[in-house]
Amino acid sequence: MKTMLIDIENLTLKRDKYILKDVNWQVRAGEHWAMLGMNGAGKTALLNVICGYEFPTKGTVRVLGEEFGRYPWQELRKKIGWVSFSFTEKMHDQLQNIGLEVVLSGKFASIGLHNYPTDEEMARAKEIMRDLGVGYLEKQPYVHMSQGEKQRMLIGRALMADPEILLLDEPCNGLDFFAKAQLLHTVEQLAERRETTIIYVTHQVDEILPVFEQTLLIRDGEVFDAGKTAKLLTSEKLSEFCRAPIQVQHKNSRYLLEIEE
Ligand SMILES: Nc1ncnc2c1ncn2[C@@H]1O[C@H](COP(=O)(O)OP(=O)(O)OP(=O)(O)O)[C@@H](O)[C@H]1O
Repeated sequence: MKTMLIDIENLTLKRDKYILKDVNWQVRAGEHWAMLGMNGAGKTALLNVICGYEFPTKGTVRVLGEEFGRYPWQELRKKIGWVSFSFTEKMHDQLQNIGLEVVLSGKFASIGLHNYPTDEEMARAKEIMRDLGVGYLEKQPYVHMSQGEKQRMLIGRALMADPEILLLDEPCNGLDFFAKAQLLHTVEQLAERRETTIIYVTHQVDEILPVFEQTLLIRDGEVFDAGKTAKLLTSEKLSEFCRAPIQVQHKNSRYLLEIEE
């Protein structure tokens, strides 16, 4: 039996309305998940609960074996890398920093102890940058990087803390066709190394790479379905999910979606 990394039972989140309703979801070690849902489905709310920024109204949330409410979540958060790409432009404290400093800051943010990196930390940051295909940006100020480079820099920053779970929240936001292909390639390589469990949050079916063998379909704050991606990304299932006639094609290991006339 594989270790359960995320174990959510009957989770309800209610503010002035229901944001999440009776959500059940289990993520085991070694799995990579895609989380697919339209705008307002509850994806960010679910990530907020996992990271302990929202308190469940009902239900149980266990992450990395610890139960929410019985463990200091600020400690647990150090083992979760949440990369939210809508913030790439709001990294005010990083704007003048060069690439290497941006990646290194992931270590300091997580332990907050010292100001000077050790030789090992320096070597690790360089290795991460090389792995992400952005070694050439070590000395480039963040402010002068392209959007795609900034996104990879933020992934690097999260990896610096060696997270057990990496939440990639709409990583292809704002990227052109080529930058998106490059970033997806980077994500695929990262996922294939299986050093961290990746939860890839998206609106777009074509971003769900083969390495995301499991998918959570979330709609109106509820789990519509969860399980093997190949079983869920079908014309029949997605037509029901989107409440519209959808044709799904599977070409070159990628899913393409077309709305029927
Ligand atoms: N703290 C809150 N109080 C009230 N309503 C909230 C709160 N947080 C989220 N919501 C609402 O809950 C719904 C789900 O929001 P959420 O941000 O999780 O959606 P999402 O799936 O991430 O959407 P998107 O893809 O557009 O980012 C939305 O209608 C949102 O307005």
